Amino acid sequence: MSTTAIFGAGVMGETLVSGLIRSGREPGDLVVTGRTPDKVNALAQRYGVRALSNAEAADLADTLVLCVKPQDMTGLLDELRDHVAPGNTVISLAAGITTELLESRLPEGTSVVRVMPNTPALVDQGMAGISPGRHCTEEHLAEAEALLSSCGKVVRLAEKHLDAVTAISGSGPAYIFYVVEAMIEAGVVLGLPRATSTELVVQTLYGAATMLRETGEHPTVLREQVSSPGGTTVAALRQLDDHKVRAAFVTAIEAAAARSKQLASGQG
Ligand SMILES: NC(=O)C1=CN([C@@H]2O[C@H](COP(=O)(O)OP(=O)(O)OC[C@H]3O[C@@H](n4cnc5c(N)ncnc54)[C@H](O)[C@@H]3O)[C@@H](O)[C@H]2O)C=CC1
Ligand SMILES: O=C(O)[C@@H]1CCC=N1
Repeated sequence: MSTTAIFGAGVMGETLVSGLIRSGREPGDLVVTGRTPDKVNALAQRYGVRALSNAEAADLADTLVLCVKPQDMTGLLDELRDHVAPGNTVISLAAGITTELLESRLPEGTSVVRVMPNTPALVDQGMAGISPGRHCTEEHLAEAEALLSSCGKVVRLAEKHLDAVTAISGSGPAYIFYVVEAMIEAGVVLGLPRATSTELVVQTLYGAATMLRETGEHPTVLREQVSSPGGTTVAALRQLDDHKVRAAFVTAIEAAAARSKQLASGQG
Protein backbone atom coordinates (compact mmCIF):
# COMPACT_ATOMS: atom_id res chain seq x y z
CA MET A 1 0.00 0.00 0.00
CA SER A 2 1.23 3.51 -0.72
CA THR A 3 2.08 6.07 1.96
CA THR A 4 0.19 9.36 2.30
CA ALA A 5 1.82 12.24 4.18
CA ILE A 6 -0.26 15.06 5.66
CA PHE A 7 1.82 18.24 6.04
CA GLY A 8 0.36 20.58 8.69
CA ALA A 9 -1.50 18.87 11.50
CA GLY A 10 -4.15 21.55 12.03
CA VAL A 11 -7.92 21.57 11.55
CA MET A 12 -7.95 20.25 7.96
CA GLY A 13 -4.93 17.96 8.47
CA GLU A 14 -6.65 16.21 11.37
CA THR A 15 -9.99 16.15 9.52
CA LEU A 16 -8.35 14.31 6.64
CA VAL A 17 -6.43 11.85 8.85
CA SER A 18 -9.58 10.96 10.78
CA GLY A 19 -11.64 10.57 7.56
CA LEU A 20 -9.05 8.32 5.94
CA ILE A 21 -8.91 6.10 9.02
CA ARG A 22 -12.72 5.90 9.30
CA SER A 23 -12.82 4.85 5.65
CA GLY A 24 -10.54 1.90 6.38
CA ARG A 25 -7.10 3.25 5.55
CA GLU A 26 -4.35 1.58 7.63
CA PRO A 27 -2.88 4.08 10.16
CA GLY A 28 0.54 2.61 9.32
CA ASP A 29 0.20 4.02 5.78
CA LEU A 30 -0.27 7.56 7.05
CA VAL A 31 2.29 10.05 8.35
CA VAL A 32 1.78 13.58 9.70
CA THR A 33 4.02 16.59 10.16
CA GLY A 34 3.66 19.88 11.97
CA ARG A 35 5.48 22.87 13.35
CA THR A 36 4.48 22.32 16.98
CA PRO A 37 5.90 18.97 18.18
CA ASP A 38 3.45 18.56 21.10
CA LYS A 39 0.47 19.08 18.81
CA VAL A 40 1.65 16.76 16.04
CA ASN A 41 2.71 14.04 18.49
CA ALA A 42 -0.69 14.20 20.22
CA LEU A 43 -2.43 13.85 16.86
CA ALA A 44 -0.17 10.95 15.86
CA GLN A 45 -0.96 9.15 19.12
CA ARG A 46 -4.70 9.78 18.81
CA TYR A 47 -4.89 8.08 15.41
CA GLY A 48 -1.96 5.64 15.63
CA VAL A 49 -0.13 7.32 12.73
CA ARG A 50 3.54 8.32 12.59
CA ALA A 51 4.81 11.87 13.22
CA LEU A 52 7.86 12.76 11.09
CA SER A 53 9.78 15.81 9.91
CA ASN A 54 8.73 17.36 6.60
CA ALA A 55 11.80 15.97 4.83
CA GLU A 56 11.36 12.43 6.25
CA ALA A 57 7.67 12.40 5.41
CA ALA A 58 8.28 13.59 1.84
CA ASP A 59 11.01 10.98 1.29
CA LEU A 60 8.65 8.22 2.43
CA ALA A 61 5.38 9.31 0.86
CA ASP A 62 3.89 8.62 -2.56
CA THR A 63 1.14 11.18 -1.99
CA LEU A 64 1.88 14.50 -0.28
CA VAL A 65 -1.11 16.44 1.06
CA LEU A 66 -0.30 20.07 1.91
CA CYS A 67 -2.56 21.36 4.71
CA VAL A 68 -0.76 24.54 5.83
CA LYS A 69 -2.16 28.10 5.68
CA PRO A 70 -1.69 29.85 2.32
CA GLN A 71 0.79 32.23 3.99
CA ASP A 72 2.98 29.25 5.03
CA MET A 73 2.83 27.49 1.66
CA THR A 74 5.94 28.89 -0.07
CA GLY A 75 8.06 28.08 3.01
CA LEU A 76 6.78 24.50 3.02
CA LEU A 77 7.30 24.08 -0.75
CA ASP A 78 10.89 25.27 -0.39
CA GLU A 79 11.44 22.62 2.33
CA LEU A 80 9.87 19.86 0.21
CA ARG A 81 11.31 20.69 -3.20
CA ASP A 82 14.38 18.41 -2.97
CA HIS A 83 12.35 15.53 -1.50
CA VAL A 84 9.59 15.23 -4.10
CA ALA A 85 10.23 12.31 -6.46
CA PRO A 86 8.89 11.75 -9.99
CA GLY A 87 5.65 9.79 -9.67
CA ASN A 88 4.62 11.50 -6.42
CA THR A 89 1.28 13.29 -6.32
CA VAL A 90 1.14 16.62 -4.50
CA ILE A 91 -2.32 17.66 -3.30
CA SER A 92 -2.83 21.17 -1.88
CA LEU A 93 -5.82 22.15 0.25
CA ALA A 94 -4.80 25.79 0.60
CA ALA A 95 -7.24 28.57 -0.28
CA GLY A 96 -6.13 30.67 -3.22
CA ILE A 97 -2.86 28.88 -3.96
CA THR A 98 -2.84 28.05 -7.67
CA THR A 99 -1.46 24.92 -9.32
CA GLU A 100 0.82 27.27 -11.28
CA LEU A 101 2.39 28.56 -8.06
CA LEU A 102 2.73 25.03 -6.66
CA GLU A 103 4.31 23.73 -9.89
CA SER A 104 6.74 26.65 -10.05
CA ARG A 105 8.17 25.72 -6.61
CA LEU A 106 8.33 21.94 -7.16
CA PRO A 107 10.51 19.84 -9.51
CA GLU A 108 9.55 20.21 -13.19
CA GLY A 109 6.81 17.73 -14.15
CA THR A 110 5.40 17.22 -10.63
CA SER A 111 1.74 16.14 -10.61
CA VAL A 112 -0.23 18.65 -8.61
CA VAL A 113 -3.92 18.67 -7.65
CA ARG A 114 -5.61 21.70 -6.06
CA VAL A 115 -8.43 20.85 -3.68
CA MET A 116 -10.90 22.96 -1.72
CA PRO A 117 -12.49 20.84 1.03
CA ASN A 118 -14.61 21.90 4.02
CA THR A 119 -14.84 21.02 7.71
CA PRO A 120 -18.01 18.84 7.58
CA ALA A 121 -15.56 16.22 6.27
CA LEU A 122 -15.01 15.59 9.99
CA VAL A 123 -18.44 13.92 10.05
CA ASP A 124 -18.13 12.38 6.56
CA GLN A 125 -20.34 15.10 5.02
CA GLY A 126 -17.61 17.11 3.36
CA MET A 127 -17.87 18.88 0.02
CA ALA A 128 -14.70 19.29 -2.01
CA GLY A 129 -13.88 20.78 -5.40
CA ILE A 130 -10.76 19.46 -7.16
CA SER A 131 -8.78 20.74 -10.17
CA PRO A 132 -5.84 19.18 -11.99
CA GLY A 133 -2.49 20.88 -12.53
CA ARG A 134 -0.57 20.88 -15.82
CA HIS A 135 1.12 17.48 -15.36
CA CYS A 136 -1.78 15.74 -13.66
CA THR A 137 -3.14 12.63 -15.37
CA GLU A 138 -6.54 10.99 -14.90
CA GLU A 139 -4.84 8.58 -12.48
CA HIS A 140 -3.59 11.42 -10.22
CA LEU A 141 -6.95 13.18 -10.27
CA ALA A 142 -8.76 9.92 -9.45
CA GLU A 143 -6.36 9.43 -6.55
CA ALA A 144 -7.20 12.88 -5.11
CA GLU A 145 -10.89 12.18 -5.70
CA ALA A 146 -10.67 8.88 -3.78
CA LEU A 147 -8.81 10.58 -0.93
CA LEU A 148 -11.49 13.26 -0.51
CA SER A 149 -14.37 10.83 -1.14
CA SER A 150 -13.35 9.07 2.07
CA CYS A 151 -15.12 11.87 3.97
CA GLY A 152 -17.71 13.41 1.64
CA LYS A 153 -18.66 14.44 -1.89
CA VAL A 154 -16.22 15.56 -4.55
CA VAL A 155 -16.74 17.58 -7.75
CA ARG A 156 -14.17 18.04 -10.50
CA LEU A 157 -13.96 21.57 -11.91
CA ALA A 158 -11.74 23.82 -13.98
CA GLU A 159 -9.34 25.72 -11.71
CA LYS A 160 -10.88 29.09 -12.68
CA HIS A 161 -13.87 28.07 -10.51
CA LEU A 162 -11.93 27.21 -7.35
CA ASP A 163 -12.12 30.71 -5.83
CA ALA A 164 -15.92 30.45 -6.11
CA VAL A 165 -15.86 26.95 -4.58
CA THR A 166 -13.74 28.34 -1.73
CA ALA A 167 -16.28 31.13 -1.17
CA ILE A 168 -19.32 28.84 -1.32
CA SER A 169 -18.50 25.45 0.19
CA GLY A 170 -15.02 26.05 1.67
CA SER A 171 -16.11 28.97 3.84
CA GLY A 172 -19.81 28.06 3.67
CA PRO A 173 -20.07 26.15 6.97
CA ALA A 174 -19.08 29.36 8.78
CA TYR A 175 -21.99 31.29 7.21
CA ILE A 176 -24.41 28.58 8.27
CA PHE A 177 -23.02 28.51 11.83
CA TYR A 178 -23.41 32.31 11.89
CA VAL A 179 -27.09 32.02 10.93
CA VAL A 180 -27.54 29.27 13.54
CA GLU A 181 -26.00 31.50 16.24
CA ALA A 182 -28.41 34.31 15.30
CA MET A 183 -31.45 32.00 15.37
CA ILE A 184 -30.49 30.52 18.75
CA GLU A 185 -30.06 34.04 20.12
CA ALA A 186 -33.49 34.99 18.77
CA GLY A 187 -35.05 32.02 20.59
CA VAL A 188 -33.43 33.19 23.82
CA VAL A 189 -34.72 36.74 23.24
CA LEU A 190 -38.20 35.20 22.91
CA GLY A 191 -37.77 33.49 26.29
CA LEU A 192 -36.75 29.93 25.33
CA PRO A 193 -34.10 28.18 27.44
CA ARG A 194 -30.82 28.27 25.44
CA ALA A 195 -30.58 24.46 25.25
CA THR A 196 -34.13 24.20 23.88
CA SER A 197 -33.51 26.98 21.36
CA THR A 198 -30.33 25.22 20.23
CA GLU A 199 -32.13 21.88 19.81
CA LEU A 200 -34.94 23.52 17.80
CA VAL A 201 -32.50 25.33 15.50
CA VAL A 202 -30.10 22.43 14.91
CA GLN A 203 -32.88 19.94 14.09
CA THR A 204 -34.58 22.52 11.83
CA LEU A 205 -31.32 23.03 9.92
CA TYR A 206 -30.79 19.27 9.65
CA GLY A 207 -34.37 18.75 8.48
CA ALA A 208 -34.21 21.55 5.92
CA ALA A 209 -30.87 20.30 4.53
CA THR A 210 -32.23 16.75 4.31
CA MET A 211 -35.36 17.99 2.48
CA LEU A 212 -33.21 19.87 -0.04
CA ARG A 213 -31.11 16.77 -0.71
CA GLU A 214 -33.86 14.13 -0.65
CA THR A 215 -36.69 15.91 -2.49
CA GLY A 216 -34.45 17.61 -5.07
CA GLU A 217 -36.98 20.47 -5.05
CA HIS A 218 -35.91 24.03 -5.76
CA PRO A 219 -35.40 25.98 -2.50
CA THR A 220 -38.01 28.53 -3.62
CA VAL A 221 -40.66 25.76 -3.78
CA LEU A 222 -39.69 24.51 -0.32
CA ARG A 223 -39.71 28.05 1.09
CA GLU A 224 -43.16 28.72 -0.37
CA GLN A 225 -44.51 25.54 1.26
CA VAL A 226 -43.63 27.08 4.64
CA SER A 227 -45.03 30.53 3.82
CA SER A 228 -48.79 30.72 4.51
CA PRO A 229 -50.50 33.81 3.06
CA GLY A 230 -50.63 36.49 5.75
CA GLY A 231 -48.80 34.13 8.13
CA THR A 232 -45.74 34.16 10.37
CA THR A 233 -43.10 33.14 7.81
CA VAL A 234 -43.85 35.93 5.32
CA ALA A 235 -43.74 38.41 8.21
CA ALA A 236 -40.20 37.24 9.02
CA LEU A 237 -39.03 36.99 5.38
CA ARG A 238 -40.19 40.54 4.72
CA GLN A 239 -37.88 41.73 7.52
CA LEU A 240 -34.98 39.77 6.00
CA ASP A 241 -35.66 41.41 2.60
CA ASP A 242 -35.99 44.87 4.19
CA HIS A 243 -32.59 44.31 5.86
CA LYS A 244 -31.13 43.22 2.50
CA VAL A 245 -29.98 39.87 3.91
CA ARG A 246 -30.04 38.17 0.48
CA ALA A 247 -27.90 40.94 -1.04
CA ALA A 248 -25.57 40.78 1.98
CA PHE A 249 -24.97 37.06 1.35
CA VAL A 250 -24.10 37.69 -2.30
CA THR A 251 -21.73 40.54 -1.39
CA ALA A 252 -20.15 38.50 1.41
CA ILE A 253 -19.51 35.52 -0.86
CA GLU A 254 -18.05 37.80 -3.54
CA ALA A 255 -15.67 39.16 -0.86
CA ALA A 256 -14.57 35.62 0.06
CA ALA A 257 -13.82 34.80 -3.60
CA ALA A 258 -11.89 38.06 -4.01
CA ARG A 259 -9.84 37.23 -0.89
CA SER A 260 -9.10 33.76 -2.26
CA LYS A 261 -7.73 35.36 -5.47
CA GLN A 262 -5.65 37.77 -3.39
CA LEU A 263 -4.09 34.91 -1.39
CA ALA A 264 -2.71 33.50 -4.65
CA SER A 265 -0.69 36.63 -5.20
CA GLY A 266 0.94 36.26 -1.79
CA GLN A 267 -0.93 39.18 -0.18
CA GLY A 268 -0.99 37.66 3.31
N1 LIG B 1 -10.34 25.35 8.14
C1 LIG B 1 -11.13 25.26 7.06
O1 LIG B 1 -12.39 25.31 7.14
C2 LIG B 1 -10.55 25.05 5.71
C3 LIG B 1 -9.20 25.25 5.47
N2 LIG B 1 -8.71 25.09 4.20
C4 LIG B 1 -7.29 25.30 3.93
O2 LIG B 1 -6.58 24.31 4.64
C5 LIG B 1 -5.32 24.84 5.04
C6 LIG B 1 -5.10 24.59 6.51
O3 LIG B 1 -6.11 25.28 7.23
P1 LIG B 1 -6.41 24.91 8.75
O4 LIG B 1 -6.26 23.45 8.93
O5 LIG B 1 -7.66 25.60 9.09
O6 LIG B 1 -5.17 25.66 9.47
P2 LIG B 1 -4.47 25.32 10.86
O7 LIG B 1 -3.74 26.56 11.28
O8 LIG B 1 -5.44 24.70 11.80
O9 LIG B 1 -3.40 24.21 10.46
C7 LIG B 1 -2.23 24.47 9.76
C8 LIG B 1 -1.10 23.75 10.45
O10 LIG B 1 0.07 23.81 9.65
C9 LIG B 1 1.18 23.90 10.51
N3 LIG B 1 2.34 24.38 9.72
C10 LIG B 1 2.63 25.64 9.31
N4 LIG B 1 3.77 25.66 8.60
C11 LIG B 1 4.21 24.38 8.54
C12 LIG B 1 5.32 23.75 7.94
N5 LIG B 1 6.24 24.43 7.26
N6 LIG B 1 5.42 22.40 8.07
C13 LIG B 1 4.49 21.67 8.75
N7 LIG B 1 3.44 22.23 9.35
C14 LIG B 1 3.29 23.56 9.25
C15 LIG B 1 0.74 24.85 11.59
O11 LIG B 1 1.54 24.75 12.75
C16 LIG B 1 -0.71 24.38 11.81
O12 LIG B 1 -0.81 23.39 12.81
C17 LIG B 1 -5.32 26.32 4.68
O13 LIG B 1 -4.51 26.53 3.57
C18 LIG B 1 -6.77 26.64 4.40
O14 LIG B 1 -6.88 27.61 3.36
C19 LIG B 1 -9.48 24.67 3.16
C20 LIG B 1 -10.80 24.45 3.36
C21 LIG B 1 -11.46 24.63 4.63
O1 LIG C 1 -11.01 30.97 5.80
C1 LIG C 1 -10.19 30.42 5.06
O2 LIG C 1 -9.33 31.08 4.47
C2 LIG C 1 -10.29 28.93 4.83
C3 LIG C 1 -10.53 28.58 3.40
C4 LIG C 1 -11.93 28.07 3.33
C5 LIG C 1 -12.33 27.95 4.73
N1 LIG C 1 -11.41 28.37 5.53
